[in-house]
Amino acid sequence: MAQVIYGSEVSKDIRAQLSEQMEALRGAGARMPKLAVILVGNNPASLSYVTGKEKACAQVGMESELIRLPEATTQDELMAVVRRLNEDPAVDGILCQLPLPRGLDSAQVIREIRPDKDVDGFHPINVGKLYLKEDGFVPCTPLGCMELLHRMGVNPSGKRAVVLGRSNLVGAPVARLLLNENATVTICHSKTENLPQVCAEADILIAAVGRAKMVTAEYVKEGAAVIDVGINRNEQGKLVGDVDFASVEPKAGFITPVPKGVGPMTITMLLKNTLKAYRQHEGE
Ligand SMILES: NC(=O)C1=CN([C@@H]2O[C@H](COP(=O)(O)OP(=O)(O)OC[C@H]3O[C@@H](n4cnc5c(N)ncnc54)[C@H](OP(=O)(O)O)[C@@H]3O)[C@@H](O)[C@H]2O)C=CC1
Ligand SMILES: Nc1nc(=O)c2c([nH]1)NC[C@@H]1CN(c3ccc(C(=O)N[C@@H](CCC(=O)O)C(=O)O)cc3)C=[N+]21
Repeated sequence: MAQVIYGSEVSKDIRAQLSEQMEALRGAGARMPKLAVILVGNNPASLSYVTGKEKACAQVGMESELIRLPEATTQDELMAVVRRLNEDPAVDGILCQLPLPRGLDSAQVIREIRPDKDVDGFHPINVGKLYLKEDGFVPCTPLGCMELLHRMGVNPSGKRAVVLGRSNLVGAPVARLLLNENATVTICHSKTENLPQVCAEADILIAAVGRAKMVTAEYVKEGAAVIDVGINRNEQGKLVGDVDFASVEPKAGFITPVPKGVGPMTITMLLKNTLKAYRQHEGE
């Protein structure tokens, strides 16, 4: 049976450390780190994620501001909000919740966010830095996956890693992080042939496809570390991952659940990135 690694528990540890650092800043009378979150429209899933981010900030004592804009916001209006936050010295991190309503161009918005405030790590400058192994902001979900691997005691160096999914938000950056840590990385996607066989070669399997319970025991090598990034809702409205937990748990060495797996880690890494932005802004 696999050891189940809870991102919710790992998050508690890291958030406790962050709380201490916030207390130290507050005690010293310093300016506090601040995250600004932009939410356009009324997508219920987006609203619930954004609420989670705000709660996490409050929990560790970080400042946050939610900027809610109507569904009918124009590109120009959204860009103006980003520019205002770029210029606001009280704001360390800016995140524009994705996906945006139809008609809005997310790539253009991401490019407008100052790279030193891009705590999502989506700006081309930060994407480039990741690929050049330069210090920059790394996307939160991939960072969370790496932290979970470390907590499993799995060192990627020399291991076979398979990433299911190649999106700019998750699959591509997590594959690059694994490569940067010397794994031998294969990236799979909708055109991959013999997908179960390819996945079954992995010592480390990251599932980021968005297909409920797609990864069954057949995809998993005995003893592998399996990280489930997927967030899907089943017919009953329950959250389910990309991994068929019941089928995979007996075969894997380590596995992360959904919920309480990668999701909470994503938010924790956002807090860490915001503190990093703050320290850079303060010249520390
Ligand atoms: N826990 C968290 O914090 C987060 C969770 N998520 C979740 O992670 C999942 C992935 O998100 P995201 O990367 O944004 O999704 P995208 O839809 O952008 O990307 C999905 C990827 O999976 C590939 N894919 C789709 N279907 C198949 C298939 N049948 N076989 C093989 N590959 C397939 C796609 O291939 P192709 O490129 O060929 O189309 C694509 O590369 C979603 O469930 C999302 O909700 C996302 C962000 C954060
Ligand atoms: N600019 C931007 N940055 C993001 O980081 C971003 C985004 N847009 N758009 C959507 C995805 C998705 N995402 C999640 C965050 C937390 C949980 C999370 O905390 N999930 C809990 C459950 C929450 C619940 O019960 O609904 C869990 O898995 O245990 C999930 C998913 C961040 N994303």
